[in-house]
Amino acid sequence: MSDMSDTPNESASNSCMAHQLVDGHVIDPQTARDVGHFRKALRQELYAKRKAVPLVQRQNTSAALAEMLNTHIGDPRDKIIAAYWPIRGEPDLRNWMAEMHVKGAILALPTMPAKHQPLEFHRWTPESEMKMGHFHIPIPQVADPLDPDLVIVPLLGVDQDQYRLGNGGGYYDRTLARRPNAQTIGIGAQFCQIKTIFPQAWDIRLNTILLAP
Ligand SMILES: Nc1nc2c(c(=O)[nH]1)N(C=O)[C@@H](CNc1ccc(C(=O)N[C@@H](CCC(=O)O)C(=O)O)cc1)CN2
Ligand SMILES: Nc1ncnc2c1ncn2[C@@H]1O[C@H](COP(=O)(O)OP(=O)(O)OP(=O)(O)O)[C@@H](O)[C@H]1O
Repeated sequence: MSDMSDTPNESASNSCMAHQLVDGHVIDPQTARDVGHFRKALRQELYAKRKAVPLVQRQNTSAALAEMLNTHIGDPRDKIIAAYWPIRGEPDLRNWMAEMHVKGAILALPTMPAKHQPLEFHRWTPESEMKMGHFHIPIPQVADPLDPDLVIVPLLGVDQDQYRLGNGGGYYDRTLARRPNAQTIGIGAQFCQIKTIFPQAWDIRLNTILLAP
């Protein structure tokens, strides 16, 4: 049947379909549903753990990660580094981003051009005017897309094989699938460690994981 061709279909709306396609990967819909439920429960646990961390400890985590990133990255001059604007108790790298800017790095922040589409990365400097983006995440007011050498990814969870659990939109996976040359660094705290996310075909492993002690 022509409407059962290999058009990407995330909702598997046709009841005859024994599979669905996610970004060209054949996925068993029942497995995708089970994994979705499992991850949802895991996210709630991890959000609760993160919320329970006192502010001072969170600040220590951010400072420790800044040091670890400096050691890992070395000379940042002319490197295009994508970081993020912290939400929901994620480590706050904004001071570190400003320091990187002074040291000659080119910084970028993720933006969401549309729902269920890959992220873009736009230039940020400490002087950048910001505006509110989707999910109430601030983004640079002026659009200036960049192709990052390094992408720093906030971890909600991370498993033993360096697969990340995020906020559940699949945005980083979609994005990194299209940027195979970007080096990826997942950052978080020790309590982010989980055994497995039951990785699926769409999940992208991170190159490096840095966890604050
Ligand atoms: N600081 C920061 N910025 C970021 C990300 C991030 O993880 N951290 N992103 C990384 O992707 C993008 C935003 N991604 C998001 C994805 C989902 C939800 C969210 O609220 N999701 C729903 C549940 C979705 C579901 O389970 O189907 C929710 O929590 O209610 C928020 C942000 C871009 N910017
Ligand atoms: N490359 C992709 N193309 C299309 N859909 C995708 C892709 N990657 C993930 N998804 C879909 O996004 C949904 C959430 O994926 P997942 O559980 O991996 O989110 P996450 O990595 O925790 O989220 P985020 O990256 O936004 O923080 C799943 O339904 C998945 O099928």
